[in-house]
Amino acid sequence: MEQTFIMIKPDGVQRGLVGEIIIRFEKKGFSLKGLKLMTVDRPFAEKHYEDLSSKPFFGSLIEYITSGPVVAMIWEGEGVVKTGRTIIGATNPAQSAPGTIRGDLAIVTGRNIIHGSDSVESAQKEIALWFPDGPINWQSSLHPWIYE
Ligand SMILES: Nc1ncnc2c1ncn2[C@@H]1O[C@H](COP(=O)(O)OP(=O)(O)OP(=O)(O)O)[C@@H](O)[C@H]1O
Repeated sequence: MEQTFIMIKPDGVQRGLVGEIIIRFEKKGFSLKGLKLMTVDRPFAEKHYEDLSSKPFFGSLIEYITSGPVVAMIWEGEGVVKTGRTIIGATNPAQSAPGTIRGDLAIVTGRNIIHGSDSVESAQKEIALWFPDGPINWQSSLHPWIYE
């Protein structure tokens, strides 16, 4: 089934929002297939955000992501990449709808507390980068209560 890469950024960890964020994905019915608290160095952060290397905010983005521990996760479920982005909300929290993670919990783009893969292809790339050993293979006993 489809998987996505979700990362709680250093501000989300520092602000004690890890549980609040995880519960939104769990309650939706998505399944946790990988989870770790880690710090990343500059080369790793630059690799993760390599598509944004020409952006003027790239330097501050790398500073931000390497400024403290992050929570890296793999979530699985039908349509999880797109629905995950919907749950997260728009990049700029000022434009994120209420009810979304960024809409409820963040104020500015440079401290938007969470990352989610933007396509199935980037999810596969990001999961391979962050979880070289791959996901944990298990199935929730709730599966038949979530899917027909
Ligand atoms: N104009 C900006 N000023 C400062 N930081 C920015 C700006 N635009 C984007 N960022 C930072 O770079 C991250 C990646 O930008 P991108 O355009 O890929 O948005 P996104 O896909 O919503 O975010 P993410 O990849 O973190 O889920 C944003 O989440 C934000 O932390």
